[in-house]
Amino acid sequence: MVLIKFDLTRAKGKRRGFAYRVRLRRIHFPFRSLLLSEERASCSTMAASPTTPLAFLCAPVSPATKLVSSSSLFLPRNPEPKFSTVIARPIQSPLSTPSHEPPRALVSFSPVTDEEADPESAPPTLRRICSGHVPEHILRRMEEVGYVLATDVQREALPALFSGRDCVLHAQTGSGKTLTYLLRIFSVMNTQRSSVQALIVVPTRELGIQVAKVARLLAAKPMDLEMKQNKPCTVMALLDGGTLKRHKSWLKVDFMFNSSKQVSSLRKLLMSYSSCNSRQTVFASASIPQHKRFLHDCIQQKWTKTDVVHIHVNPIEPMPSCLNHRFVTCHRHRRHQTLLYLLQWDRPDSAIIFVGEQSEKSKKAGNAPPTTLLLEFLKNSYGSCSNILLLEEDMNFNARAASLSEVRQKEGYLIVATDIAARGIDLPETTHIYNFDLPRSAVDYLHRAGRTGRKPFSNKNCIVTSIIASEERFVLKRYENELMFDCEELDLSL
Ligand SMILES: Nc1ncnc2c1ncn2[C@@H]1O[C@H](COP(=O)(O)OP(=O)(O)OP(=O)(O)O)[C@@H](O)[C@H]1O
Repeated sequence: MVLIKFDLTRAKGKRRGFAYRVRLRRIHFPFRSLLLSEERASCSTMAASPTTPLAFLCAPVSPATKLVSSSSLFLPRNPEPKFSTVIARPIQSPLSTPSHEPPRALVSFSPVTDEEADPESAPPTLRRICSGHVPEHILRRMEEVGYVLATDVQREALPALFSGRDCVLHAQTGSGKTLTYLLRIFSVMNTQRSSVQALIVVPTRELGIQVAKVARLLAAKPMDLEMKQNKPCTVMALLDGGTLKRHKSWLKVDFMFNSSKQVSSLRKLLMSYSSCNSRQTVFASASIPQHKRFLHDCIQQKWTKTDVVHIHVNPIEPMPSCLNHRFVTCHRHRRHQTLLYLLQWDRPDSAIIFVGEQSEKSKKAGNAPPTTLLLEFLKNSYGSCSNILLLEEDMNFNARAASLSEVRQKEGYLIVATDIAARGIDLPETTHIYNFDLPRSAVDYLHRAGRTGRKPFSNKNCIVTSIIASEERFVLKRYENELMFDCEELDLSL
């Protein structure tokens, strides 16, 4: 790995609040992907193919000083890089509206080799952790997709998983658990055998499709590799019970104990098709409330072997630290107006609004579902977002899948959803969560909130707002205590 340090300095002028878009052109080496590790600046990168220019953004931290930012660029697997052109162009900051073209910036590079770079301070790459376990073509594909540095959970869990031990993987939402278990699966996959070798069980069909998509991305042939000797593995999505019964061996489970119906079918799955001694079992979740009891159950019930390892990443902070939590108190009849006011105030690029499920009594009375009512209200009164979508249990699966794929293709979106969207759905662009109805438990709060703040190496703040009635304050306080976060009151004085 070569570390390139660069300083971005202002050419002239003392304008405040410009972010700089830096372009490196004609990079003469076969890199797979690049990641900018930030020091004092807020930066983001795009993965690039060997021929396209790489662009990344770098925001000035202290506009008054001459040195606006200093960052490091990690280039995994590369020979000597040569940059022929470096351009730094300011882009307009949301904080300022300049009347004329803002000043350019100067960029200077000083490459640092492996020996010079401090190996202790360099974040570990996934390649370093996975070398010797995961096949080369998967590693190349992983880097091509943009997975270069390991997140905390990947750094802590992968060595244990590669050792073959069963594992209870307990880490924040959006921390990268999916890639962790997929890399383990690819490390043992024998593509010469035509049988099911790994099984991933997830709580919703949407999540199943999403995980299958990531697995297929990794299993695809890398751009420049002839995979003559490596037959690509097949990723099947959404197996039914009948298909499962035909396959005797399986390896991996990720699920949440959501309802008693799910628990009983999962118990059957864990006990009926293979014994825990003939497989590796991994439970992955952001929420295992009584984890000691769960570990005890795993061993007692023979879901796992007795030496199962519990990897609990960041136990004192169950939710990502980039989340800001706030609440607004209002009368139940004013909730629609309050939400509209918040949306107009926040102007979120992409947000999810969680609505509680319709009660049986309301269904029997023939009332329209609260999600539909809210959707209609927003379509009529919130003009800023043309892309407002619905995601709820009562929609048929194809309509839900269509809604999600539409969201993934659009730049900005507003989703009105029930808790079906709260588990595992990965829409990294989501910046705001609104709890139009308070979730039923602290665990539900955690999973709803976890639909935002899903960019592992970004410090961008994301906001979770709960609209509550005054009598619900004590419920929210209970969630705050259980999940160890502080919720700030917003006084809208409507
Ligand atoms: N090493 C990595 N580098 C960059 N991005 C990553 C890395 N690992 C995961 N991601 C990205 O982080 C996001 C969250 O990852 P993932 O869906 O695996 O989280 P999770 O821990 O399974 O979350 P949840 O508990 O909510 O299901 C995804 O968009 C994924 O592409």
